[in-house]
Amino acid sequence: MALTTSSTNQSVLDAQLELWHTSLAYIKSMALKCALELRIADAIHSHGGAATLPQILTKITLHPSKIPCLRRLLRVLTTTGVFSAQQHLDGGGEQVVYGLTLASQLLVGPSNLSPMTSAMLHSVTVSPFLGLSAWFQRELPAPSLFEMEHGHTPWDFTPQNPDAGGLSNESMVSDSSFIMNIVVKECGDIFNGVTSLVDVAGGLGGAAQAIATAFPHVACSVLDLPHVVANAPASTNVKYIAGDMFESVPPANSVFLKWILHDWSDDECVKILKNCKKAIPPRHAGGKVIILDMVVGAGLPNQKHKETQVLFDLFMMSINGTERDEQEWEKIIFQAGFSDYKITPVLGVRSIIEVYP
Ligand SMILES: C[S@@+](CC[C@H](N)C(=O)[O-])C[C@H]1O[C@@H](n2cnc3c(N)ncnc32)[C@H](O)[C@@H]1O
Repeated sequence: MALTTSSTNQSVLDAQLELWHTSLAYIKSMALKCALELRIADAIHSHGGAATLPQILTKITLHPSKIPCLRRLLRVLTTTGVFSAQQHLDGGGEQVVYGLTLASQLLVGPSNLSPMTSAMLHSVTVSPFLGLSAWFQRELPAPSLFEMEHGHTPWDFTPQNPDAGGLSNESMVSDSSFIMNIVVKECGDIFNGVTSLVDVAGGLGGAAQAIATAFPHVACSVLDLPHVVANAPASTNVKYIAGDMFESVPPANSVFLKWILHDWSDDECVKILKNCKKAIPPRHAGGKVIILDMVVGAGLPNQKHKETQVLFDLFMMSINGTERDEQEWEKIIFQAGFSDYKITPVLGVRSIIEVYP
């Protein structure tokens, strides 16, 4: 072992802990995945937000032989902050009462984040990462990590795998309902002067619907691929248009791009942005593109912020996407012919980027 002579036993044990902590990090995710599949948060929620193990057991399906193991799963989930645990004295002795933390409150109730969390933890999403080092050893242009594992790009894979496609679309709707509620409250003024808006690659229209509801004077439409638009909700205040953003973008006063450009390479982003620029009027006539995406390093990131942003970058690398820092954003924005931009980092690890022609 290449240890320096000054290493103390304690520091060496701390170093081993570091390796173990990182090596076992996937068990955290798998415990969360299991909790979602067993619907443990729903079970606690249905008991008013706090439940003992026997109460949880009345709501979830488990083989009786595995009941003792549930306590151990819950110990991981409480230690990692998904649920809380409090000791309570009752007639028969001490009982642990499990509660929802703010994080698990986001997994229950109407329009919750469990579809997005389930999609991130789905075997289709996770399995490509086992081939990461093999992917690094292949020459570019190589298939993405996702393509190496599944034989298709995500865009070709989902139409052929309706379950995965459905979950992916639903996950986006759940994320959009969540984040757009905050966008409207924290930075609703970005929609000042907007009269019509096209949500490019807007999926089933979660974001466009939120904008149309909060700002009824804005005529909202969604552009997405035909197989996605075919499943769009029938009666909404949003118009759905089937098309290809690499071909053209329907005209509007402004274009909205939520969680799109991080899916694509710089060259592809420049193509999409050029089509967006053609779709909108000049700046003096109110034209702008509103991007909701991550700006790596933006805001006042703490360690968890930083780690989440760089983990997201590797996550996106699996489909040949990328999370960009400000310089990288500036490069594609200016290459697409825009003259100015403004970053507002008020959405946790994500930001709003207003881009002007
Ligand atoms: C990550 S999802 C984002 C959906 C939505 N913007 C949201 O955040 O809820 C990416 C979307 O891009 C769409 N998409 C992929 N290629 C496209 C293309 N060439 N033209 C239009 N939409 C496309 C997909 O169908 C999918 O709905």
